[in-house]
Amino acid sequence: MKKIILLGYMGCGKSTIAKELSNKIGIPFIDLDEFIEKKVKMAIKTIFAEKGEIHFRKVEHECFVELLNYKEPIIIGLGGGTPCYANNHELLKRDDVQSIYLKASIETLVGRLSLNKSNRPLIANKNDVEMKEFIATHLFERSYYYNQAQHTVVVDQRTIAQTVEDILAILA
Ligand SMILES: Nc1ncnc2c1ncn2[C@@H]1O[C@H](COP(=O)(O)OP(=O)(O)O)[C@@H](O)[C@H]1O
Ligand SMILES: O=C(O)C1=C[C@@H](OP(=O)(O)O)[C@@H](O)[C@H](O)C1
Ligand SMILES: [Mg+2]
Repeated sequence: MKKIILLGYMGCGKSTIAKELSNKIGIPFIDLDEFIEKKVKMAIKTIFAEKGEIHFRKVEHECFVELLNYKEPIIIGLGGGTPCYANNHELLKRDDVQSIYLKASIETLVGRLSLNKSNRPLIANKNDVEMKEFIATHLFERSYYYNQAQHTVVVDQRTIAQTVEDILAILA
């Protein structure tokens, strides 16, 4: 059984969908951000504030590789930036993984993130107008890396349950 990796921009639903998928198929789910927080014993926003983003990216890469080396099947929910640093995007193409890009439009992302930004240091201090501009540029820059995934699932106008079904169809 290959490891299942969910990736995509902040707010596309990686953590939410991975949890539901895990419940549905009985394969354990590990959220990379939570794994990092437990390992470093600091919240993501504190790591960014006290150690800086470059340090976070180094730890993020090490933790991603550690999870990929697990022997048992797992579902891994990445952070939004994970594929865009180190050689992480190359790791999405490995034979022993199934990587799935949860693709969301700018409108979907702004809608979800405006309700939910305080723990996301890259956008925590932006108002809705600034956030829309930031996401538009940032998503464009990151799309190259997200498109390295083996599969893409469009999540706009889909419920959590529908997206889980879309993923199951790909895995079948
Ligand atoms: N159809 C949907 N699919 C996934 N998430 C949704 C959906 N509708 C609303 N949400 C909300 O959007 C947010 C997605 O956040 P999260 O799962 O943390 O994303 P990520 O881990 O990709 O940053 C959650 O608050 C979730 O409840
Ligand atoms: O896009 C990013 O660079 C980040 C996304 C976050 O994860 P989510 O995508 O789960 O919010 C978290 O890893 C950190 O705040 C940086
Ligand atoms: Mg997440």
